[in-house]
Amino acid sequence: MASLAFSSSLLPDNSNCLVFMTAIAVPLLSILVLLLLNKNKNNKNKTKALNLPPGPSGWPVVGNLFQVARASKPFIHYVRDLIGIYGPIFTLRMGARTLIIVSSAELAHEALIEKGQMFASRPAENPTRNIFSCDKFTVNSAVYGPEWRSLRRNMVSGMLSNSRLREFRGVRESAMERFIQRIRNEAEANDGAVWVLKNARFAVFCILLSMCFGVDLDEETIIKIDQVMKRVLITLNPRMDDYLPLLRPFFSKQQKEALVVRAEQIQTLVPLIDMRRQILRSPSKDPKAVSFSYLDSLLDLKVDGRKSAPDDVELVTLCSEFLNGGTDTTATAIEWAIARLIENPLIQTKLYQEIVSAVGERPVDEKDTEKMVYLQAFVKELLRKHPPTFFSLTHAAAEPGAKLGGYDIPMGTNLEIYLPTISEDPKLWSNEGTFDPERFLSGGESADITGVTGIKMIPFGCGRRICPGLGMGVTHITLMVARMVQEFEWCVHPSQPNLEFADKQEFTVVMNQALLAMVKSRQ
Ligand code: HEM
Repeated sequence: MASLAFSSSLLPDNSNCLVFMTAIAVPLLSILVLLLLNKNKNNKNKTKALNLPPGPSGWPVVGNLFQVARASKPFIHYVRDLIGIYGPIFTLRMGARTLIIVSSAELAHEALIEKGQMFASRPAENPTRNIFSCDKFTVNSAVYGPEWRSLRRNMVSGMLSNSRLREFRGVRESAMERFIQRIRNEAEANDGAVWVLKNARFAVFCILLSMCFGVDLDEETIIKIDQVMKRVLITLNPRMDDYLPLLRPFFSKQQKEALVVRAEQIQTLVPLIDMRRQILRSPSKDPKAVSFSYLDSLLDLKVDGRKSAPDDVELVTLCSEFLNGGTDTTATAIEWAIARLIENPLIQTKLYQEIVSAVGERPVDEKDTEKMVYLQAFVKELLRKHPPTFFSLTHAAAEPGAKLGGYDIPMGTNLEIYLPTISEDPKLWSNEGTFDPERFLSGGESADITGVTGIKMIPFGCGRRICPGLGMGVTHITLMVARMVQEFEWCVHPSQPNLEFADKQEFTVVMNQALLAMVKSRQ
C-alpha cells in the first residue's frame, strides 16, 4: 500500500491519478469500457451471489477510479468522507482491485484478532513490486505461510527482540550525539532555524544502516544510499496500470525505469554485503564495526520451503525492507512531536523538567526514559493523535469463504484497516480531538498499543502481522524526543507563525507544510 513504504497493496495517490485520468485515460478508458462491458457482465454474474460491504457505485471496468481521481483531495481524506456516508466497512472498486476498508475498533478486532488467521495474508503484488520484493520474499509482503513465518521469526529473534535491541544501545547513543550536533550546526548556520523531518530521518536511517549491515560508513556514503532508497520508494508508488492491467503497454517506459532503479539499488547495497562478509571473515579489519548485524542473521538463513539461503539479490531486498520499515515511520512521528511541543510550551516544559530531575546535566539515555512517565504518556498520545501511517499494511483473506461484519470478503480483495478513526473514536476516548498526554496519567485513560487486551489505538497494527519493529520504533521516538528537548528549546519559526496540523500522504502521513522550527540551546 502507499501508506507504508514497503507495503504490499496499492492505495492510490490521487494527484498522479488525476493528471493521468484527464490527459490519457478518459478517452482510452471509454474504448476499453465498451470492449470490456461484455466481459464485465460475466464477472458480475459470477460475483452476484457475494454480499460485499456497501460502497459508491462505479463504472464498469474502472469502478470508482474516476471518483477517487476527481475527489480533489488526498485519498486519506477522501476515505474519511466515505466513512461518513457508508459507515465502518465499505467497498471501493479501483479498476481490477477491490478494496474493502474497515475503520472501527470492533471490525479491526474481528479481522485481526478473532479471525486473525483468516485475514493474516497479503494480496497479490503488481509487477514492479514483485521485482523489488523478489516475488514476495519479505516479511511484509509474504503470504501467510511457512516462508513468512521463517522470515518473521528471524527478523524478530535476529534483530528486533528486546535483548538484541539492548545490544545496540551504543549505536543509538553515538547516533544521538551526531544528531544533536547536526541540529546545532544547522541552527548556527541558519539563525536558529532547523528542518525537523529531514534531520530526524537522517538520524534514524544512520541507526538502521548500522544495525542492518554492521559496517561503519561515512556521511557521504550514507547520503548516497539514502538517495537510492528514496528513488526506490518513488518507483514503488502505485500507477494507473496497477489498477487497470490492460493499460500496461502504455507504461513500458516506467517499467524500464523501475528496472534501472532496481539495478542501482542492487549495485549500491551488494558492496555493503560484501564488506560485512569480509569483516566476519577477519573481524580485526574494521575495529569500529558492530559485533552483530541483521545481515548476519540472513546470510545462512534456512527458510522453510527453500533449499538454499538467500542469494545477494534477495539479501538486498530483505535489508531494504529493514531500512524502509523503520525510517520514515519514526521520523514522521518526530516531526509531529516537535510541532506539538511548539504548540504547547507547557508540555515542553513538563518534559524538560522530568528529564532534568531524572538525569541532571548528563545526556539522557534510553534506560532513563523507561522511568519517565510523562515522556511515555507524551509518546503514546503522539501515536494516538498522529499515527505515522493511516492504513495498516494491506491484509487479505487466506482462504475462501471469509466474512467480516457479516459481509463476504473474497480472496484477492484488499482488506485495508484505517487507523485514525479508531484512535479518535469518541466512543473510546474523551476529548478525542485534543492532544493531551495527561489523559494517560494516573486515573486517566489507558490503551494497550499492541491491541492484545482490546483495540483503542493500533498505530503498529495488531494480531499476527503486528509490526515487529514496535519496540524499536517506540525506543527511537522516545529517545529522540528526550534528547531533542534536553538540548534545545523548540519554538515557532517566523515563516510558520500559525502552526497548522494539516497532513498529507507521502511515504507516511507527514505535516502538510514541512516543519521548520527555531531552536535555542539550553546550555
Ligand atoms: C514508529 C515506527 C513504526 C510504525 C508506526 C510502524 C507501523 C507498522 C504498521 C501499521 C504495520 C502493518 C501491520 C499490519 O499489517 O497489520 C507494520 C508492519 C511492519 N513493520 Fe512497522 N512500523 C514502525 C517501525 C518499524 C521498524 C523500526 C521496523 C523494522 C526495522 C518495521 C518493520 C515492519 C515489518 C517488517 C512489517 C511487516 C510485518 C508482517 O507483515 O508480518 N517497522 N508497521
